[in-house]
Amino acid sequence: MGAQLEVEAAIAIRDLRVTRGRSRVIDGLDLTVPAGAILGILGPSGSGKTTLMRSIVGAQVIASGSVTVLGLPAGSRALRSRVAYLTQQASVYDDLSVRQNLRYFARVLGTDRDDVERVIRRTRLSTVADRRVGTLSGGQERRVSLAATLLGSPEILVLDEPTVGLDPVLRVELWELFRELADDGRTLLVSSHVMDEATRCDRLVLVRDGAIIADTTPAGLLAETGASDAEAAFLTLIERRES
Ligand SMILES: Nc1ncnc2c1ncn2[C@@H]1O[C@H](COP(=O)(O)OP(=O)(O)OP(=O)(O)O)[C@@H](O)[C@H]1O
Repeated sequence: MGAQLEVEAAIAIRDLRVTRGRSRVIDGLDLTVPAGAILGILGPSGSGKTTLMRSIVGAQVIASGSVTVLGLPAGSRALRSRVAYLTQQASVYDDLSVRQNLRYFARVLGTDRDDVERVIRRTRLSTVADRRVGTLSGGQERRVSLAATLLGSPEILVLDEPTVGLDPVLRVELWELFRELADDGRTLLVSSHVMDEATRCDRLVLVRDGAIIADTTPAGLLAETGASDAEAAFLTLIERRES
């Protein structure tokens, strides 16, 4: 099984080091992500989740190490249509409607109008599709950005805090969508600082101060720490490291 996962790895990171400003924010990180699964990247604010994701999509200058995505160096031109990235910042135009935004991004990606309608349905945006994005709620706007990342059916989705600011019902709906996408064979990396979202992932990495302090499964995390929920488990791991 281990060897098989290695062969099928969607992402392989070896001894990654990243400096931002004057600080070394990632210092020797290794990570292998199997294809067709949801990997949760959990950790407190400032722990390095965004930096790790930027390194995977090729948007981060790295000091040393290697990041290989679908067998190619991160950021390779050939990966552009195969890897999608949802940043924490809004990435859509306020003065265009939902549909106009998505048609624009579809043209850039070379995909068609059917694809636009498909992602509108998948992100439950049909009822607001002709409204200007500037008139939508924060949660609706977040879903428009997410819809844009689904265009063209990328194999890897790197989603930085996709559920932040969403109400509980929408969060559940989005996690159901992530599960459908993983069942289709896509690989999803989802960062969050909401620990209870950990239970929805197939695998988890817990990041603190730019290092992975656990690389496990939701069940494994609870078993290893004896904690009753992911938040308590995370605190237990931190206490163990610091004692
Ligand atoms: N542009 C930058 N210049 C200098 N330091 C930065 C920059 N961006 C981030 N950092 C630092 O790098 C470290 C990791 O930040 P990063 O944004 O990766 O964390 P994060 O876990 O994604 O946090 P959050 O959940 O708040 O987004 C932090 O110490 C942060 O202060």
